[in-house]
Amino acid sequence: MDALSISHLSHSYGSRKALDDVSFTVAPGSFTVLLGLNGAGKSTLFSLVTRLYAARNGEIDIFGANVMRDPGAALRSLGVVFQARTLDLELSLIQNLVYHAALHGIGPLEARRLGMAALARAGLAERANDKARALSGGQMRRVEIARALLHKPKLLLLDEPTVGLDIKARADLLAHVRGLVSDEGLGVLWTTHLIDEIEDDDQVVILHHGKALAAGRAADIVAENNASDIGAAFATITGANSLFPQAGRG
Ligand SMILES: Nc1ncnc2c1ncn2[C@@H]1O[C@H](COP(=O)(O)OP(=O)(O)OP(=O)(O)O)[C@@H](O)[C@H]1O
Repeated sequence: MDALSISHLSHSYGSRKALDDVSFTVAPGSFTVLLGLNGAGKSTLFSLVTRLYAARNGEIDIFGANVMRDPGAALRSLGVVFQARTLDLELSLIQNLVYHAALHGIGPLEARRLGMAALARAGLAERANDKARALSGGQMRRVEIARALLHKPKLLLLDEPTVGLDIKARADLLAHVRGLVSDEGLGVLWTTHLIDEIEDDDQVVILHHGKALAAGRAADIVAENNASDIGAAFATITGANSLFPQAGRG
């Protein structure tokens, strides 16, 4: 069973089509990259998967549960880290986690236990009582990931998680999330416009102007397009000639 299955998904804002008949899957325990330039439709896709918007055209299933027809079961298996920062900066790390757990109906003692375990996994156990404000950008992202994993979902979505981080923090965050995939079997959908975040064995979905133009193992996409690397393959597939491995917003 797929961790995430997107089938013939379309979405329009008025007359502007943001997603056009998009289909792809994320396998359990896989690191899948959703690669697209700004405006490709990545955030719209996230909004549909998380039910911020209702999907009227197409199907979204999370571990076999349909997001529209069985949202409780579908969303239980899902953790999400949105692009915008969402920690309460005036609360401590553990308070941020405990309050979030309460929203999921987890009692305070269990929430504290889960929260401390999550912080330990993020390498931030000794910072538990520091205010979120005191953290670096990369550390804040790790706390947001820890929070998104509190209810033990098997699929984690991250919307451009490295935006605004420096090169070292980007690499550390990527390594942390890859570790969750290899050590804990988490399925991850990682969106980015930065090709240097992609490794040969990653699954890649290329989203461009609302269309999924290619999907498969990165190295296979490169070979199929007689390209030198995934950036060149992206240029061939999309006809876009500028995709630079730059930090921050492109
Ligand atoms: N609320 C909205 N109303 C109208 N148009 C929108 C809205 N949100 C997004 N769009 C348009 O839909 C298209 C896809 O946008 P979307 O934000 O999903 O792309 P993205 O790949 O996430 O880009 P970014 O990384 O810049 O957020 C764009 O053309 C965008 O201008």
